Amino acid sequence: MGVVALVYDPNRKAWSLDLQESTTEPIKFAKKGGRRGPPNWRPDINGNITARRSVDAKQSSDNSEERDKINLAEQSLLNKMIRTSLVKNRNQVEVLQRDPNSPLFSVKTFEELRLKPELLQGIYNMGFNRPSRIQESALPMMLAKPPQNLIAQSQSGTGKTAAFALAMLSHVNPANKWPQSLCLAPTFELALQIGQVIEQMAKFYPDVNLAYAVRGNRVNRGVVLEEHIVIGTPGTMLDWCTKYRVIDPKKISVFVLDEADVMIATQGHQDQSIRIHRLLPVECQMLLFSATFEDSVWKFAERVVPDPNIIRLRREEETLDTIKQFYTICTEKEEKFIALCNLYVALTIAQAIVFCQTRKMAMWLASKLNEQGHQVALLSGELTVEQRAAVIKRFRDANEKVLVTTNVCSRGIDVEQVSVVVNFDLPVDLDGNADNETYLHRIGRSGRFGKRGFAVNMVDSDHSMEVLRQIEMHFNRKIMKLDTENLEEMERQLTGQI
Ligand SMILES: Nc1ncnc2c1ncn2[C@@H]1O[C@H](COP(=O)(O)OP(=O)(O)OP(=O)(O)O)[C@@H](O)[C@H]1O
Repeated sequence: MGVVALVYDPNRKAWSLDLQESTTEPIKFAKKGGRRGPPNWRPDINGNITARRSVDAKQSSDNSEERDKINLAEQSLLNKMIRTSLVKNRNQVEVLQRDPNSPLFSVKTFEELRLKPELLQGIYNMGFNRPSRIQESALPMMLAKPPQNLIAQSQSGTGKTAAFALAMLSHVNPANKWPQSLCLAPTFELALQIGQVIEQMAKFYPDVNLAYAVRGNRVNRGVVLEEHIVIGTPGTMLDWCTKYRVIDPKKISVFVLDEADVMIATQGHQDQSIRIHRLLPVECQMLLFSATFEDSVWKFAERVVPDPNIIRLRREEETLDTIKQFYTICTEKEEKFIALCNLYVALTIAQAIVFCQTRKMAMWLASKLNEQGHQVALLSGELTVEQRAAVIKRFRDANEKVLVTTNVCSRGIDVEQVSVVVNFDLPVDLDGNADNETYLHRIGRSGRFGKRGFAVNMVDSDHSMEVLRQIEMHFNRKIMKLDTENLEEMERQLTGQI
């Protein structure tokens, strides 16, 4: 299907929205009997439905001077859309059992879980050969009898969704034609992504049906749903349980709360989730997932998950150890642009990401580079999540060697070929001080998996020199001045000549 993407028109010297070949998987709703697709969504001619625009183009273009704000739910959706496999993580899983005396089970194969053959077939059909790190420990707990409660922390892409999808599917009894498992997600689009995983996993288990409790999906008041699994957002799910009474909460045996950190960042979601939780029977299995666990998330988790087992898979630490850092002095953006053009050979030996502070700057830079005949990709906040996913996919496939962006993608995209990161603007917080965390996220991706990476910082004022010094002090790493000699060394290293 087609998606709209930002492309540069050299004749008009402008970026415009254009229809391109889609490179992302569209969200599909199975037409199998009983599966309740989201409402009011007009599928395209192929029957595909894509997530809606979250930002209005006009509104966002007015904000181009602003920094791009990172929206957690959008970031999470983007991660899901661009992910095609598990992320690499060498950290060990930490398990804290509710009963420390009970034996700790972990599995190395899906067979050990004694799953229904239809589900095992579904898993293999998805290309999963063996459980992921977190699944090794989480699945035996989730599938245990009697059921155990679980709080799990791990970063995106480690296999959480697949794990709880399997738990929900394993626990339903298809002969009972009423909802038995509920799953709450922070947004409409995230709920649909989860549904897609369940649909895929249940491909050979057609007796199990799925409903989406999302805005606008109409139900008949008082007529209990026949679907076994309901996925939705907290507000609609609460309405379906209380106002419309199409779900009998007392008959729910598994309750999943996904992305708790994103959930509590959304006004009203925490309260609605707690109200749903109160309606459930005490023996209902509670499973809660979150990528981060600051105090507020932890307090919320403790309220909804009594007597939990806890599993943590630590995020792989980002490090500057394998990255050579440089700076170059320029007085204004035009000079920075010239410096960037001088660096261009080095940038395109592998792949490079160039970070700007505002959308306007990113757009200006990408246009200037295009005018010079350099084909670059532009990724910034005015794009919809699908468009961003398409841009990242093209960059990953090396259709473009240079990606110009704002902070919208400083986390999340793993492009192994990226070996140079350029800070066209140094990252600063709202007070103008060095934003060390963002610096690490930006630069940390150029030296991944032990590979050597390079970072080039463009310093354009006394203030940005001061910011650079703050960064140096914070990480206790020298940032060297880039001169032609360094540039040659950089090119030699990038081409593997030394
Ligand atoms: N055991 C497995 N073997 C191979 N691939 C897997 C396995 N489990 C999950 N995957 C795949 O890895 C990717 C990430 O899995 P999943 O979506 O379950 O992770 P997640 O932690 O929920 O991340 P996110 O929140 O971003 O979706 C998906 O493409 C999924 O199909």
